[in-house]
Amino acid sequence: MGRSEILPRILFRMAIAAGCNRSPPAAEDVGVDTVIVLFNRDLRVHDHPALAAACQEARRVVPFFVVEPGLPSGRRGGFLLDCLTDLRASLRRLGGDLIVRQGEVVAETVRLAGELSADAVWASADVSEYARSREKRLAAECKRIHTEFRTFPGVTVVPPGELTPNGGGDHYRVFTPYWRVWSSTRRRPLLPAPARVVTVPGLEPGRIPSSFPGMRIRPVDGSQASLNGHGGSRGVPAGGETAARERLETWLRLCVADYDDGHDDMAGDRTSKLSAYLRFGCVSPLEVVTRAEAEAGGEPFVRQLCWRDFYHQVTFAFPQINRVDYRPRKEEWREDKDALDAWREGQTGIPIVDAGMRQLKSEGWMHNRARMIVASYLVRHLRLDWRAGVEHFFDYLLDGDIANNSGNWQWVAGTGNDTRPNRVLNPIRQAKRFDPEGDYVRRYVPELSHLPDRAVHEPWKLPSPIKNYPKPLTTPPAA
Ligand SMILES: Cc1cc2nc3c(=O)[nH]c(=O)nc-3n(C[C@H](O)[C@H](O)[C@H](O)COP(=O)(O)OP(=O)(O)OC[C@H]3O[C@@H](n4cnc5c(N)ncnc54)[C@H](O)[C@@H]3O)c2cc1C
Repeated sequence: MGRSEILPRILFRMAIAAGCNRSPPAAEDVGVDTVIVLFNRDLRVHDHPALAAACQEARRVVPFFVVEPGLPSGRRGGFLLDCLTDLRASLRRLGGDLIVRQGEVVAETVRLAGELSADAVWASADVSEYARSREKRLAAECKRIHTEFRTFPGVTVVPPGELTPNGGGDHYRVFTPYWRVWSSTRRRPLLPAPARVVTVPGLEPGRIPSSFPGMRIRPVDGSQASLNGHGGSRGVPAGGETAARERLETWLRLCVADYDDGHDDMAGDRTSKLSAYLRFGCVSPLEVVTRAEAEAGGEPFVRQLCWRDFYHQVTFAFPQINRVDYRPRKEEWREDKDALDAWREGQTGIPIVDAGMRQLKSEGWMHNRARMIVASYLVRHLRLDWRAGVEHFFDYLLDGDIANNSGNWQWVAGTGNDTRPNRVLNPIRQAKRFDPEGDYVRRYVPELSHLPDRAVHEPWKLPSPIKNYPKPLTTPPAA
């Protein structure tokens, strides 16, 4: 290989390594024969550091996904299937394919590496306890068969663990100082989709299943769903990078400038709805941030994406975040199955809470303000354990992810990263402030759809009870 070919490769690898957990390679080990790129929560071809590096450095690249028994069922499963189908189509357009096998990730990857005598397995680093134990097992198994295993950035904007507080500690515990440092940190460059994916010829691609066990039918064909503020949020969106990129384009062109004023307007539904795409990595968070920063008024939106990075770095440092109090709590939680069921079903008798819980069930998504209100109601008013909330959200949210879900639940429960851990949200006051006309409640609680604005948030004040709508489960707080 001539000097003129080696130099750009080295520069490219240095750029990748800027966010990677390995130092740049020496010139003599540039260039490998076969690299398996193991996909997981990074289902895209644009700005995918592991895929980009493999296409740059390897003679043959084998994009790979393992359908595991524990993969999300329900709507999240349907969304994932869309993502895989779309990723396969993109890779095929680039000359490659997505090889899909069923089984356990580590065993199947090692098996494929053995079959192909692959030089390396490359993947995007993730943060959850399960993902990290899988990375560890993969590293050990790859070592055993003399195959390199390496992780790359790509799941967050700034790799977790990269920013640490001046005063010591392995992660930031408070958001604002993290945001300050995060905003001014130099980032790796954005990477285009590879021009070509040259793969191993004749490999059996494997079938993308048509459903996962326990998968529920989606109520509305997501391809019809339009961007919020431009037709409402009903229906489940189509998964995949193509849909994600369309949504991002529309969002940046039409809506981001309005985000600061509109993001808490529950009925107006004026947030990006990018969360499920970010959850599955259909779009790179670095690309979303970089492009939003270039738009007038983009900063408040970028700040929310920093919250995502924040909880990912907390999870990286505290991987048991979905099970264990981050900040230990002394009091016991109550146990009350009936109250928990009423909360889950949107039958608490507090309209704003019921509206949020019913939106979750019908759409697989809930407005952020509603998430805060229903979570606060569960832990502060019903005094039930936040873990029950995490579990229910995780079952239904398309964007359900361990770091964001558990981090936010613990924040609301006062066991997490809130600097005011005793904060209680009054659901009635919140409702009047963020759904002043009651449209959000009327949309999701049809029993109340006939009520005028002033009554919809406090139906118990009406002279006669509402047919088919429960009395409040707890004494409603004064507005
Ligand atoms: C109790 C509770 C549970 C939550 N569970 C999840 C979850 O499982 N998955 C998830 O992605 N978000 C979760 N969130 C955060 C937030 O509600 C969603 O990210 C947001 O509503 C998604 O809609 P959007 O894409 O339109 O957001 P936008 O307002 O458009 O924000 C853009 C992106 O920023 C990120 N973001 C925004 N707010 C937060 C936040 N508070 N914490 C972390 N990241 C944020 C998301 O990736 C989001 O897609 C939770 C919040 C609460 C209060």
